[in-house]
Amino acid sequence: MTLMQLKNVSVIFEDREGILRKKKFYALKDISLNINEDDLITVIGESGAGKTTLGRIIVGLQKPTKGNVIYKGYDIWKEKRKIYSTYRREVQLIPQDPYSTLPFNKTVEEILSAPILRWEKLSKNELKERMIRLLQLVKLVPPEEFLTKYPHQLSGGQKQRLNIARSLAVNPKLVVADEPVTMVDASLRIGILNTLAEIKNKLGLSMVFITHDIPIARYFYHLINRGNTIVMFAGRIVEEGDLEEILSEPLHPYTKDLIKITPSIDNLHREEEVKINYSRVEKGCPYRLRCPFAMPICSQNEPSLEQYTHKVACYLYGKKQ
Ligand SMILES: Nc1ncnc2c1ncn2[C@@H]1O[C@H](COP(=O)(O)OP(=O)(O)OP(=O)(O)O)[C@@H](O)[C@H]1O
Repeated sequence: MTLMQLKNVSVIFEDREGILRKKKFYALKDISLNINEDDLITVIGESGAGKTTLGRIIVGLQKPTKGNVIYKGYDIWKEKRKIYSTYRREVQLIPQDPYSTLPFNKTVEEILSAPILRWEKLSKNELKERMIRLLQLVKLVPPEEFLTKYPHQLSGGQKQRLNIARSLAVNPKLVVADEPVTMVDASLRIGILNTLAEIKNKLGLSMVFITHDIPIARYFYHLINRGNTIVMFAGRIVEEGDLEEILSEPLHPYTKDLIKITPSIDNLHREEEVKINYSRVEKGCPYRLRCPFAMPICSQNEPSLEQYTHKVACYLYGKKQ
């Protein structure tokens, strides 16, 4: 069953140029996406591709400039009734940074009980049981020992596990994990990904998994054993399909480039990146500026996402307009 749909969502921001001039650009352009119950959707792309903005749109922290965000059939920015609060509860974010998102002056018990009590009336015992279950779920054990700790008494990996527990505290149906292991020590990443996958499978959650790292995307995909992937560039979806299919038969020149420089896309065109901000390209396909296959049409129009072997937005495939 479809849980959430994004329909032609665009987000336009402004850059300040000097004191008075502002210039608009698309942080997201014409994004359509279906998220079903129990789905895994992996979002891949380099820095500035719009991944975090997409995550913020899904959890309702960012209002689209254009387009619709539909949850359980209701447009959440038009519908102000009960469905809006249901949506805000059922769709949660696991933020990237475990260090700055946890309040330093609150104990684990206070951090976990706040979101639960915002939505539910529980007795003291019920609340404690719920928190213990949550800590067990994210493998902060023995849970009783963690309840009285402050964030500064936890390691980076434990902080991120607490972040995950906090997102799960209100029994969400859909979780957006925005680079959940990027800021965690490399040696702890696999453990956290394993826990996240175990939780997703156990609770039947839908998950949007955002990463700039193909090996991490691939590792997580194989833990879940299925899942759709979108490849983003300059606020656009340039390729969409099953992750293994995309990796074995990439279509878009950008995806091919990404795969070539795996294991890490951190250095992708970093020097060039300083000069070109692709989401600010106003006409045509933004990728044409570094695409070895660019044709005249690419600077005139922007290709739409079309079905080929899987979906791709590139004039190299299908009809040329
Ligand atoms: N509030 C904002 N105001 C203006 N521009 C913004 C805002 N938030 C993001 N941007 C810009 O929108 C574009 C997309 O940013 P976003 O953070 O979504 O990308 P990303 O793929 O998540 O990259 P990163 O991994 O570096 O966070 C970038 O050019 C960014 O500078």
